[in-house]
Amino acid sequence: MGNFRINEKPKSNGEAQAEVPHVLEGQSNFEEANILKLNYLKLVVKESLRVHPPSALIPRESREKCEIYGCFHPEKFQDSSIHFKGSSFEFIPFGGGRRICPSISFAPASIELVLSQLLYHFNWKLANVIKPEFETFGLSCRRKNDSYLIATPLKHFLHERH
Ligand code: HEM
Repeated sequence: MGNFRINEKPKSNGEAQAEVPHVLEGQSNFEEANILKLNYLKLVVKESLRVHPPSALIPRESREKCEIYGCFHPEKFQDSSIHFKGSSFEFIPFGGGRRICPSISFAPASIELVLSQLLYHFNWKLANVIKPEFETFGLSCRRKNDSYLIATPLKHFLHERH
């Protein structure tokens, strides 16, 4: 993980949300060209795939609590050559080689599309019920405990509905 920027202070949680209307410049237009400009959101998706790879294949569990290069620190991917296309072997959420996931382009694009719309239309906060983060193992890894979030619609969302 040599070229990760690990000493940089994480930006605020609202960074990914703030970026969306800025990139859309007042239009609620989620075209591919706009999604491509959501740089911070892409870092968040990468970091989520690092912390919670949905397809862990061979399950492993650490015996002790530990923190590897920060718990949630999307900036580590900024200006880093590490990518998930299968040749950065320390980060292969989609696998690599001949059997690499055929959805390697489709899956991140769909995550970015959905996530950017959720951030554009709602403010999000965690409900008070915070359970420890554990995962189940299987064909895909899911949360063991549900995550409770409170979504507050933003003004333009309510306006567009009426
Ligand atoms: C974030 C979402 C996803 C992740 C992280 C992911 C990850 C993976 C991984 C790690 C593998 C094994 C690759 C290897 O053996 O080297 C795989 C295989 C595969 N994935 Fe995905 N996947 C995702 C979404 C999808 C979606 C949406 C589809 C279908 C629409 C899909 C279809 C497949 C198929 C068919 C294979 C088997 C490929 C083969 O063995 O030749 N994946 N995926």
